[in-house]
Amino acid sequence: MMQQYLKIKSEYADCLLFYRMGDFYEMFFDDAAEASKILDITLTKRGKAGGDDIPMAGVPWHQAEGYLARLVAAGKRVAVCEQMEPPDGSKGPVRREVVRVVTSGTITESELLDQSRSAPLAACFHQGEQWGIAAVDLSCGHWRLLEGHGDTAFEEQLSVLAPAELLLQSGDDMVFEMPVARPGDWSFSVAVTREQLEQHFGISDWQSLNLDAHPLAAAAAGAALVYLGQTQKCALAHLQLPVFIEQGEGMRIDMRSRRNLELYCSLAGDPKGGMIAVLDDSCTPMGARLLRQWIDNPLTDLERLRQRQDAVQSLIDDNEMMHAARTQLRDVRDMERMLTRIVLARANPRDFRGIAEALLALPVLYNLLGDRGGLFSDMISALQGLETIAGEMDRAIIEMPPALFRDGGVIREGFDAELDRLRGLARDAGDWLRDYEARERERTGLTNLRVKYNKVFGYFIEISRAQAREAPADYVRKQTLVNAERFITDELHQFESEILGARDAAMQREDELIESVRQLLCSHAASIQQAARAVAELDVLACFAHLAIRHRYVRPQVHAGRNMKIVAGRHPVVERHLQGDEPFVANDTHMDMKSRRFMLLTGPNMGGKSTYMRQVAWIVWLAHTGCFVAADEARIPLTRRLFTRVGAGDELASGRSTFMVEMMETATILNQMGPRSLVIVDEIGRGTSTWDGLAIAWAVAERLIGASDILTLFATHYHELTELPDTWAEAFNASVTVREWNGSVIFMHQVVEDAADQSYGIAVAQLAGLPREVVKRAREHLFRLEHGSELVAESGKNQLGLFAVAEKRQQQAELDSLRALREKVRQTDVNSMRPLDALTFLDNLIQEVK
Ligand SMILES: Nc1ncnc2c1ncn2[C@@H]1O[C@H](COP(=O)(O)OP(=O)(O)OP(=O)(O)O)[C@@H](O)[C@H]1O
Repeated sequence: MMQQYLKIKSEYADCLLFYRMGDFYEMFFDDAAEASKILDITLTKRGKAGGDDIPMAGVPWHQAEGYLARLVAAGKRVAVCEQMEPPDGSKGPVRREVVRVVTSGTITESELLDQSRSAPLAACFHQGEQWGIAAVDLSCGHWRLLEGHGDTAFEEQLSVLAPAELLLQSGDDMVFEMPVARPGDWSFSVAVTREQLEQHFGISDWQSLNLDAHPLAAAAAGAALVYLGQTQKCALAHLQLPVFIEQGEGMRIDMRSRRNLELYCSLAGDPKGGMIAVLDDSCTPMGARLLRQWIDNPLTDLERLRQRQDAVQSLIDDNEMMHAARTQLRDVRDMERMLTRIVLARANPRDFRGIAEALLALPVLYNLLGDRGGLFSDMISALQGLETIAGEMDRAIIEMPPALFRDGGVIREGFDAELDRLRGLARDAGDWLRDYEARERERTGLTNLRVKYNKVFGYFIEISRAQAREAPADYVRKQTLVNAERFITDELHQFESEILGARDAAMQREDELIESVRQLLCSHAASIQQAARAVAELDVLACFAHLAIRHRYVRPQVHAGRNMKIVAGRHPVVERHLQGDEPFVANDTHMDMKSRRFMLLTGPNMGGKSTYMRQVAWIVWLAHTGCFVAADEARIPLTRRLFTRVGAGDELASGRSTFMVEMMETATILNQMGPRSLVIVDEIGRGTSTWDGLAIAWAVAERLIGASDILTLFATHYHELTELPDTWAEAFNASVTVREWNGSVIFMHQVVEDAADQSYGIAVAQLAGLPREVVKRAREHLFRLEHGSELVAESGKNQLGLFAVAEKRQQQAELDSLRALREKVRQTDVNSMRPLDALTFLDNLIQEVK
């Protein structure tokens, strides 16, 4: 057995080998040691090799899914090796084969997957600067083929696809966070793709796929197909045909901007603070995945956008129907992934029932949709035509199936007469035996005759010693005990073989029936996938409609012009998370790519600048997805690229400082911005000396103002920049307002078209709890710094002299205020005051001195 193990292990050296032995998957040697640590399972031993114990660790086969999930999450690959024949002690080890290699990019089990996200396998092929990607989501059967040029676009695409595993050529040494496999350079070839397509899809006319025009993506597809063959080792009947996605079809948003705008999680890494958490109110896993795809890939095709918006509007207009559809959708489980598991013969009984219920829900959905046109018409036809299969599935599978097939009882009573008969035999055995016993007692007149069973002899008739002599002639003696004799009859023997066989036969019959149901589903896989897609689309559109009604989002008008008008815009995430009675302050935005293309935003920290700029970015982004936007009115110019530079933290892991990250983001923007770009710059030049920072910010701002067809919102704490509109007509100042009250600042979060009068940084620091002495000292330094040039003139000396003069001026100012106080006291006659007035006077004096 060990020889067999070692031989198989040598063929899967880069995997942990799950070696099936009876009810367990066992691991040996280093695999066992490694897995026992990851899975926290006992490390035992079995036999010896070269005089040493062989380490062994195992997991029960029926719990393998959970263990596989943890191993894959730890970045491991696992080869699952099964027994291919029933054990038979006579001829050495049973035949075993690896039936599947589980890797992070090829998993299909629900426990191992995040149901709201697609986690594809992405094969990447590079040729010079050019690249092609073939991403296949095995759990759903979807493909995406892409091609492009340059590292930035490549990284951008990978960040959107978020693959779970990459396939690379041997020379490709880029560093990635996700696991990488190298299926062999030979597999990255158009010829291999052709051969594989023929093999998988039986396509001989693959020209129609137009892969010739996209040789790099086609080569990558070859590697993906070869790798799937190597790891899955079964027919992948659910795979759809590869579809090429033309570049430039949508709005481009680079990886950093997606992170900066907090798409999937807040900058601190909390998913609840991400935009998706606020937008995803979908009812089905397919809808959740499609919603992410739509948000990830905003459209620039105005017609497609209009169709989506029309569909959302029509659901809003028929509120009642929309709610009914959402209620129905909640009953539809992940039919896409369940179907995949069924096709790959990896499903459990609940997947079968899940599909049955999803299919049963479809007629309700298309009846609700009625004869709606637009996007709905394709949806309606995709939802139709599966009624017969739905009925058949419902008839076949019981309502609450067991978790595992081995427990039996998955097929409904009444579905198959033969199964019912076999089950009846097993179930009715007790009745029959009682009946037989009564019959035999009556026939023989032996009152203490009993029918019994034991494991060694099976069923037999037992008669006491005293009466044994009266046993009829057809009773065949089997065993003699002290007090009794045991007999068997032909009838009992026949019953026994039927009963013992019936359970096995019932299980076998059930397996056959399940296989025929599986075949039925396989033969309709494509239509079921189309229906699943329709369900997903309806779910996303209904989710958008629901959000619009519930949170007052409006339909944005995306147009080919250049001006932007947002009335009372809001930030969906900040708005949702504001506590208690603190309302979100809505703000307007009026810009124009020609004459008002650069907004310079100033104001105190905590004033709401970042929120405002992100809200504009989000309104523009969402306007291109079909989702309605958080505003009272929105007219948005068609936008092709969105860039952000937001005060990010250090990327220490990648060895980059704050300033380096800032400059890299800025460089990306300036080098890549093109017509119809929206640029958000939230602070620039902070990580270096003030003068360097100001100089860089100034130069970057000028470059952005100078670029036509680009809208920029630029927030800064450098007040010097508020002079920009004096020189550039296209630039204008805006600021977030604050009020001072009782020596403290109150943030109004209102954006007005004017420069901020001062920075309030020290006031905010005081609010944050900086010690009083430090705040006081900061005010003194501020005074000195703000009056630096006057002081220099006065001192006419060097920097040290400047400090001395500043000190002197500060002292002089304090002296003046003390004099004013003394004058006030002198002029006051306390005797003539009422006690209350005197107290108030004293209190005022104390405030002034403080
Ligand atoms: N329009 C608004 N209505 C209500 N509250 C708001 C609004 N805008 C911002 N806030 C609140 O103020 C907080 C600070 O906002 P924000 O981070 O946008 O300020 P900021 O001016 O960018 O500050 P800094 O310059 O320090 O980055 C937010 O977390 C939010 O709670």
